[in-house]
Amino acid sequence: MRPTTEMPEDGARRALNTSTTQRILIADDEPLFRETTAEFLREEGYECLCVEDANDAISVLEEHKFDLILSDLNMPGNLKFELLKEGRTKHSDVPMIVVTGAPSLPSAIESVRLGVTDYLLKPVKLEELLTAVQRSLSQAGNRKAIEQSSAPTPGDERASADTPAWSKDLGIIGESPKMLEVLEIVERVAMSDTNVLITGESGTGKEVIAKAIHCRSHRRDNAMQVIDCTSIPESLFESALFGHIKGSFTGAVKDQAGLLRACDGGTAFIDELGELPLSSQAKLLRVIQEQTFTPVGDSQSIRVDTRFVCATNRDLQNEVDAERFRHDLYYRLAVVHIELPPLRDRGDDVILLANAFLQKHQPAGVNPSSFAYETLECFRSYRWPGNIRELRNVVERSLALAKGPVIEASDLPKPLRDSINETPFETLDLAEVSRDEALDTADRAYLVQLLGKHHGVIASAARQAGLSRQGMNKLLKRHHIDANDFRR
Ligand SMILES: Nc1ncnc2c1ncn2[C@@H]1O[C@H](COP(=O)(O)OP(=O)(O)OP(=O)(O)O)[C@@H](O)[C@H]1O
Repeated sequence: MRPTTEMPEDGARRALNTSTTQRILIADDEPLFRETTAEFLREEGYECLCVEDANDAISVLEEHKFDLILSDLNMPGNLKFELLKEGRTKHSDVPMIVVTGAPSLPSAIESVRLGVTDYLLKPVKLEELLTAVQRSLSQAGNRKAIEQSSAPTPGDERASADTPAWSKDLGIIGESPKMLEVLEIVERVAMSDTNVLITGESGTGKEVIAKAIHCRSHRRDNAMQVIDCTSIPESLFESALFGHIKGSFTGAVKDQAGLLRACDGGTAFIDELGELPLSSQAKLLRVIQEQTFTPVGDSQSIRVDTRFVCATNRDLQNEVDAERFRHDLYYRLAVVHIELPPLRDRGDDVILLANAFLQKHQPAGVNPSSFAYETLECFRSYRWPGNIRELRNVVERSLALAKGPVIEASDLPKPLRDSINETPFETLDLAEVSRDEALDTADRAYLVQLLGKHHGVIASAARQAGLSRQGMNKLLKRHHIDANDFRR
């Protein structure tokens, strides 16, 4: 190991071996960053050892016990995240924070996969760094305490190796490989303070996953505040988020705290992020960068400690390319991106979900209902444009319509009954069908996606399609599409 200039004067090894204060390993090839960070953290009462590349850091870790690793990404010996991999495999109880001057989405995702508790960007404010250090150390302490108090005892009933027990506790249903992958990312990312972007079609469970991230995080005792971008008019965005003081504008009849203050210490769930107008995007970016904001009409700024989890069913990268969404905001919010698969790609999760909804909506005091085999086949073959929300509505409705305890395919809405014999649009051999049939299939696919985007609101879907409300209703009727299946 090459000696480093920043070791404590009496020799890092000796000092580190005998001290009882918390010890931080700083690995960074920028001398100025190493020196200023170490000096600052020492003043805060930590012991620091600095190294300038990943190989040195790995050797030092073999000989000394550390409480935290502060790691650069682009430094010698770290081309393939060697230091984070070493930390994850051999020192999994030591929290790791990345501080990088060359951030990128892939490196952020890989860092989170490798278990970092924070991913900070240079230049980092020293107070921000200190908060991250304190938080990581306290989480690691809590984790150790929990592990000690819940050490397995013989005969302990454990959750299955695949589905985490916590997801069942939160009412999340899904055992398909794609959902297990999502749950694993939730598990890894929850304890860090990284911002997360959740994408997926309407009704795939984006809010459910956002809640899971909140409930699995150290913020769970504080609020998760839902901020729905479609329900806040552009002109009121600032006041809704940051609050206002009485008299600051016409209609401000009393002081209002704003949504962000309600989730101080908690999570802000920004839903329908893709609908946020550009002017509001600039305001949101500022608060994310600075974690401070000023209520409308006030001169005092307020500091909040909030994690941002956002959701959209739009392709935000496309929106960025089309300059409708700020790339710097996208970059800040999509540090980790979770893509929820549509229900049709989750295999037999559809059956698990249908049975769960059946149980839930079953009226008390009657014989329990079940699904006929053909009904389950319809569930499997239907494309579920409204995803899990649509499935829930279908189960609830067919339960009410069923004449006996068995829900038959004839109790299902027509598109579901037809789905067994239907050729999905993308596999339709256009040369083999009539022009009318091809156009009809395309028309149906268009309407389904349009209603998904507009959450079943016929007026706005009609506006986008250039149709009157009546015209849209007629079309929906012809295709046996029920707009309610897309409502939230
Ligand atoms: N994995 C799941 N297990 C059980 N219920 C689920 C699951 N995912 C979603 N749901 C249920 O499906 C419905 C829709 O979920 P949610 O509102 O989270 O979807 P969304 O993707 O946020 O929808 P939108 O894009 O319209 O906002 C809710 O009733 C939710 O409880």
